Amino acid sequence: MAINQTLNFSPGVADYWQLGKPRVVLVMLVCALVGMLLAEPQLPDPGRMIIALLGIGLVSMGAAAFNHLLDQRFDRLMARTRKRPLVQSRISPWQAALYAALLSVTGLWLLAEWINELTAWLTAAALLGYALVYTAFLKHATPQNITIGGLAGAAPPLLGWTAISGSVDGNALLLVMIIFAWTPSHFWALAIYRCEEYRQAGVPMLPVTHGLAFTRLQVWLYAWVTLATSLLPYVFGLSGLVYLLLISVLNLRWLWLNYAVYQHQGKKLMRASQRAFWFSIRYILYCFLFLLIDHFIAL
Ligand code: HEM
Ligand SMILES: CC(C)=CCC/C(C)=C/CC/C(C)=C/COP(=O)(O)OP(=O)(O)O
Repeated sequence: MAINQTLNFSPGVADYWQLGKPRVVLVMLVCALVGMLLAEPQLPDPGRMIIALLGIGLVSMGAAAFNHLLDQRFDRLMARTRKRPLVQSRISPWQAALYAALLSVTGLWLLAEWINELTAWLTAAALLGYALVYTAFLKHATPQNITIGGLAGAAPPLLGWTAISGSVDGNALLLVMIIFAWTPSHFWALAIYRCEEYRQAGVPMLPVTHGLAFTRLQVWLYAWVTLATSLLPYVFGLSGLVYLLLISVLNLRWLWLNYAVYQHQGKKLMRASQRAFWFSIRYILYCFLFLLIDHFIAL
């Protein structure tokens, strides 16, 4: 009876939607959109932007679904991920695999056919980087998993840029570097307050392997690396004084919250790391919004 029940998969739309990590992908699409809008002085063709966003979004959601598929046995062991559709047997592994493949292939086809081959190849590399290199290897092999794996998550502004310009530009790489530098503070803040879950699941995240004190220091140091990287668009002339002013104010809050992570221990540390994690998402969104505001003011 129990076996029949677990085999009787009847996923709803919400389950498939959840497999694609829609909120993470939405923020990535904002970053990709900013990459598109900064690629040229004039406004890009809206149709082209919509197809490119659709392509990048579908592949990103496909990558996220592969991540759910490959990580089921770890997701089962953590409170944060225990309710996921595959863990709860609302979706079968075959349904998830088919869905992930369908999204990825459709997205890549859209990019190759309607945008350009370069963007399709780079998006395919990000897909492999996240779904295979990060999820299947790095995540379970080394506490530096996210510093290396973060490159895939940092790709969207470059993908947006190449979708419009057709070539890799140094300025696009600056935008990639911002997300790349931001990822460790973003993730390790979460890893601090989820440390025990990662330990139980046997995932070698930094606070598990090197302890809370070392991770707190890394969060704080990477906050400074993020700050320095966030100034590069101004230093290299991609953005002007408006961006510099806005990002400086944001950086003050960023430093303050990450310093709290560095400074506190015990219950206060748990609260500080939660606040820093949720602020990190606003940080990356505002940073890209400021780049856009500056770009349009300068025109
Ligand atoms: C390898 C790189 C990354 C890792 C390891 C990582 C890790 C995580 C984790 C574990 C969560 C789940 C938090 C929870 O369930 O409570 C999360 C949430 C989130 N991340 Fe990241 N992240 C990475 C890169 C990114 C990137 C590049 C972006 C966007 C540009 C991003 C945006 C978000 C957002 C928006 C959420 C909130 C999702 C929600 O509320 O459902 N992350 N991240
Ligand atoms: C084409 C392209 C741009 C691909 C990138 C796709 C993508 C959705 C990256 C997300 C990064 C992320 C949330 C990592 C956390 O994974 P985790 O497995 O450590 O977190 P979890 O435990 O919540 O699953």
